[in-house]
Amino acid sequence: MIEAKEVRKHFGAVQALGGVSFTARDGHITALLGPNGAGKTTLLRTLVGLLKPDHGSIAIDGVDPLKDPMAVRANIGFLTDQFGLYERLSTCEYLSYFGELNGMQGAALRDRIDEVSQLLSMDDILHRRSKGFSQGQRIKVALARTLLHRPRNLLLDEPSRGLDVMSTRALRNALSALRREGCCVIMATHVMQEVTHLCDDVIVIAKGHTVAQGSPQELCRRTGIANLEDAFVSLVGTEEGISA
Ligand SMILES: Nc1ncnc2c1ncn2[C@@H]1O[C@H](COP(=O)(O)OP(=O)(O)OP(=O)(O)O)[C@@H](O)[C@H]1O
Repeated sequence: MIEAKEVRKHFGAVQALGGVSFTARDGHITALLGPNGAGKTTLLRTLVGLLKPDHGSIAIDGVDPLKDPMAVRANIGFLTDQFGLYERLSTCEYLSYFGELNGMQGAALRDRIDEVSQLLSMDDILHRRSKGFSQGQRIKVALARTLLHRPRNLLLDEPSRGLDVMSTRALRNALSALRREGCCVIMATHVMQEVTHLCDDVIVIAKGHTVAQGSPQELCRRTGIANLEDAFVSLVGTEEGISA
């Protein structure tokens, strides 16, 4: 479970987060929705302990990432907008390296690499160096690294960007499987179809503030608007919520 209370973060004079509070439950996929610049990436980076909040508290399975960063990192997978691939390593070498950093080794690590490779349909790039990989191939490798150590909590920043239809489906299936296993998944996205089909809960943020949290159906009911995209625009209060 991931909890945030009144989290605030400034970059100089820019207020990125002005007061974000929510609870993301285990066994649920929670969408993080907000217009460009709303604070989604800043929130994810703060939750994982890469940024220190100016105010407020965060608990990942009850642990404050600033007080015990190693414990939190062992139980979290973070897919960021920076994939951080090593161009000279093949996908398999790269995943082995990160697996070992997370305490995995030997046959168990090899089996797990095969498993995530199948899950994300990436057998064709498993033994290629990442130099020259397409955007979709790069995000698959980064996603595989994120899932490799079976984290109980997953924070994903726009995970389906650049993925083709088959890979998007594979990602959806992978996330559904993680939900069944009881993982807590938070996913920043602009794709409303993804939210409607995949997410149990939605956190809407605008200008660094939580403006609503609830299931897609609850948000539609609360706004009196049947379509989630229109309900989102109404909650955010502008047309800028729509990016596609
Ligand atoms: N390192 C930084 N230095 C200065 N300002 C920053 C920094 N990181 C984020 N910001 C600002 O904080 C605000 C929130 O940015 P953030 O990247 O969190 O938004 P976002 O919701 O992820 O946007 P998008 O949908 O465009 O990816 C923006 O105004 C952004 O310019």
